[in-house]
Amino acid sequence: MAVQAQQETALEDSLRDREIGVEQEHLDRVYQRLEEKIHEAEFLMNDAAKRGQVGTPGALAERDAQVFRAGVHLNRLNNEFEDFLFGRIDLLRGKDGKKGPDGAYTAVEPAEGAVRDDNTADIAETLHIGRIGVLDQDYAPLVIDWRAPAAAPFYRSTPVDPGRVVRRRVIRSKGRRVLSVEDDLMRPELKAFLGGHELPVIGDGALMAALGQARSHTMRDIVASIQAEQDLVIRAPAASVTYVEGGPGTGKTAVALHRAAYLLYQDRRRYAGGILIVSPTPLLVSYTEGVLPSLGEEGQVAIRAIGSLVDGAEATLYDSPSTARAKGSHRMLKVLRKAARGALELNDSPTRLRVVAFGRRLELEAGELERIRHNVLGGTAPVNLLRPRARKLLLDALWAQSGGATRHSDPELAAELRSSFDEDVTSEDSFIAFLDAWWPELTPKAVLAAMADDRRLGRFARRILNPGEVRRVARSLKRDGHSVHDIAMLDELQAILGSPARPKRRRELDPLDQLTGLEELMPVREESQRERAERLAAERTEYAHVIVDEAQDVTPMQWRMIGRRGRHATWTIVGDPAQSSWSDVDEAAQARDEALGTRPRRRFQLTVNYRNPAEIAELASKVLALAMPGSTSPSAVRSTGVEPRFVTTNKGHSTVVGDSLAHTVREEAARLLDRVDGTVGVVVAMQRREEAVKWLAGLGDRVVALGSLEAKGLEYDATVVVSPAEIADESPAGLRVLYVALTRATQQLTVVSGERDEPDATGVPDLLRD
Ligand SMILES: Nc1ncnc2c1ncn2[C@@H]1O[C@H](COP(=O)(O)OP(=O)(O)OP(=O)(O)O)[C@@H](O)[C@H]1O
Repeated sequence: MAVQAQQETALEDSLRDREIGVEQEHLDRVYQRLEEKIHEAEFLMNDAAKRGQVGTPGALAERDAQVFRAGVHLNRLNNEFEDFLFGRIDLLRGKDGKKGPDGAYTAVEPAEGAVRDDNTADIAETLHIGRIGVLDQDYAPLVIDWRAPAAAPFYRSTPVDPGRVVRRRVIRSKGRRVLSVEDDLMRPELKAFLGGHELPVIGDGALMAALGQARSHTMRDIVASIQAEQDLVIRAPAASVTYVEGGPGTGKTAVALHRAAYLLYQDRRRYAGGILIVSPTPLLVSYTEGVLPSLGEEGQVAIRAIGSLVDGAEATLYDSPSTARAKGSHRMLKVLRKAARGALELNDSPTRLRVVAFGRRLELEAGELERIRHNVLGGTAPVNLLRPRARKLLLDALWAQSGGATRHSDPELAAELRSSFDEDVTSEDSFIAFLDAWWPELTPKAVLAAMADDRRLGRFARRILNPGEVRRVARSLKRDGHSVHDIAMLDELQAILGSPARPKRRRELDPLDQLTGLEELMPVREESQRERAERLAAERTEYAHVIVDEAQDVTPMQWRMIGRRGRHATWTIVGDPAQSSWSDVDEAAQARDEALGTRPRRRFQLTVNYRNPAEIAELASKVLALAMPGSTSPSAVRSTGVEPRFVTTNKGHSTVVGDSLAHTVREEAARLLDRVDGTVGVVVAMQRREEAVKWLAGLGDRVVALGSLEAKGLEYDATVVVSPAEIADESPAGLRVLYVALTRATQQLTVVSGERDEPDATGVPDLLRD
């Protein structure tokens, strides 16, 4: 028996080696072709540079375009050089024999008779899939770009609906060496032949191999194992709004990132530099920002934390749940409108205007000034843009007082007199100084700072916020720095205040530029492609496509802020209502609908949890039942056989020596570090964030401490969730936040309870019992 097993293993190994050899041969051909292409690109650049010496503006423009294109090409080839070939599909003969632009047949369904009556078939076409497409000298595809239509079956095919695909292979390589292959059979019932031999099958499939890998502090792309339901979202047409819901770990973030790469591929002209991805936290931004470059899209997409959307301001502070609720709510809009107008009266606004015109002293008193201000502020126009109107009404009032209007009956002479009166007054220093003080140009930060005064904010927020909210908001605004909610308020204030038009600063021209026409070309020569894309993105205030990740957390005020950046955009919105940390879900949904307007929506649901093993998903589903009764958890795709571990800090229940929370958590984190190869996350209630960092000091950088709200979107090989009750009690949405905390681990979960968690004899806290 043992001998037979040994023989089988040896046979499998030699088959595996042979198949690795087959793929190695293909990869060698691809590299050879790539080298040829790189030489071509270098030649192009050299050649273009030489012709640039001709010196006429026309030739320079042509040179620039060529250098740019060749540079882009070279850059991409270099980027993709590592590990860019990852997949292969073996296909039956297709229905209509139409070829796509990359030379591959695009038929999805098999042709009549492709499968014979005795369930045998021949493989008619084999396609290799990679991060970019490569054609051989005869324009036959060596590698198909993963986003090309011909590559779709690699992702869409399933055993239930296989289409033409018989075998789907994932190839893992490092540099120029193929390391392994993993196959999924899409038509297991079929005996298929390739080149006269039966099609060999290796391994248990790529998805499981990918999911079992240790996690690091940066997300990996999933390009080799995108699943059918995810692929539908990634390739959905960009029209209007693509709306994606799915539970934790269903790949929403991964899908959003791959979709950005797909849109760029589909319509680069439209989307290059014009896609914005809004992420909830800077932690999630740094976790995900490596994915697009790994897909060959360096610097083309702006990934911004929601607290960094306003230039010149960065969220570094947190608000308590009740303060956040007041600041993020739609009610805040009214408060800000009042504050923007009320802020004009700050800074000891002058109560009297005195000027001398036409040899007379003229004076406007407080009442008159008040009436004028009131009159100007009547509409909804941006406050800073109303200054010219205020100036005009002041002059009208002074003119009326001067009696100038009665001096001439001839309208032309009267108009002349009036204009010289205006000139007289407005060139007077006292008038200029008055206007600057009485109608200053307001900045969002100044208005927000004005709201830090309780009494003043109380006035602005009368009958909108309750006294407790006023006190809390004012207190929070006194701090040095901004919270994520302040950023949306600053953005709203910018819209309410407006920016007065300023004369455009012209770039100083080098006289030589004018001679050669080089001026236009300089930016391209001086900046790298990436720098240019980043600059364009930074200068942009509106985008062609906006992707919102973790959309369930976006507050009404934040929806307004994001909406302003995508007024003419198409949208992709991904989220999970069950993970929402925002208390008033309906209010946020209404704000979202306002931001999206009447654009039609296309809805998708992702149903499979790729992150958590079944053992952890099942525990989390108990909290889901409390947080959102009636909603269903996504089904976990794998199981590890390792049940969650429960530990209490109370003596008696614990196997852990010592009873302090700090000690227990540290021990448990160390234990998990021993058991997993990758990362360990320790999730605590927000109020414990800082102490938790100290608990873990010295354990190394594989372990991190996180407040419950910071854990959003992230994942670790193992997690320690500290005191479920503390997390749940911290805010009205606390149970949903706890659900997020419990769904971060890819392998192991430990729950540490304190007394407040009321653990039972086995250490299971009250909230996690059946
Ligand atoms: N098709 C796939 N192949 C391999 N890994 C996948 C696939 N889909 C998702 N994953 C992995 O599953 C994990 C969860 O994905 P992701 O973070 O995108 O989920 P999510 O829906 O955004 O989760 P959450 O709502 O909890 O933030 C990631 O490690 C991701 O790489």
